[in-house]
Amino acid sequence: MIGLDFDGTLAPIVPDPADARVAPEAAAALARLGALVRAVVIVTGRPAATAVEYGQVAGGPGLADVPGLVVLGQYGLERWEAGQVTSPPPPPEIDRVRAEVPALVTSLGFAVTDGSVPGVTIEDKGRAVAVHTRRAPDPEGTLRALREPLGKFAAAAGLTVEPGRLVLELRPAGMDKGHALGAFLAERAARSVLFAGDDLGDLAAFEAVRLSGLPGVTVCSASAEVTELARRADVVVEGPAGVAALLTSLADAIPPPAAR
Ligand SMILES: O=P(O)(O)OC[C@H]1O[C@H](O[C@H]2O[C@H](CO)[C@@H](O)[C@H](O)[C@H]2O)[C@H](O)[C@@H](O)[C@@H]1O
Repeated sequence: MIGLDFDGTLAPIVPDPADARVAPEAAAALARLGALVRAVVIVTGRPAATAVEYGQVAGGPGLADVPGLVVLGQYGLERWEAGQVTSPPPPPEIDRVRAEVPALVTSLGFAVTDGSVPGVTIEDKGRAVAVHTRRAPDPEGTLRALREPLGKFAAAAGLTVEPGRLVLELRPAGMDKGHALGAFLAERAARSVLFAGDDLGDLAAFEAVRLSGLPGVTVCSASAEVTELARRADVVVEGPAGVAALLTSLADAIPPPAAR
């Protein structure tokens, strides 16, 4: 079974989250792998349908063309399969904090913008609110300054903060990529697993690979922004281009079912 993160693993990191797109080489390799392995699953912080939408490729196979693809979105709360999304009702806590987050960020001395001018940007994901600092004048410093107050604010609202690449996401607790991947491995009676990711949220999936007891490989899509993953991975490749090359090599190496 092959499991993959989306941003920073299948899609190169870009300043505006709405501009992220899957690397065409990765989508083409996955379209082949879907017919060669038991399952291909994407486990992402994105809404599941967004990952599929941003996985479209003009003139070539996109994620929706990967045979049997499952996308576990919002850290496992949502599931996209065969064009249908299933998900629990939206958490009421998010409705409450959505309106208050911009005012909190502003009260801490940081401008909230729509991205057209430098500042903190806010991504409303329906089931989570992501506070991005990539387009702030001091991305790292802003992230550091926001971490504690946003953490307290989230805790008071009954939410958790998921730290990522220049982002702090307020989201419901109780689900993570490890739970999501572990349950999927069991559901599909996986016999082996490879999981590739780039960010701190992917460490839980790495742990799920180890806890599964299956023959497994963890792959780090390396970046200068997150160095911890490389230390915890079995294999390190250079960002989404490296992941695409690895997936292509796998598709080349795995014999078709009829030849086994
Ligand atoms: O689990 P993932 O698939 O890695 O998604 C995690 C979050 O990724 C997105 O943010 C990151 O990518 C953006 C686009 O390259 C980048 O601008 C941002 O700085 C990164 O943090 C996405 O916007 C979030 O909703 C995802 O949860």
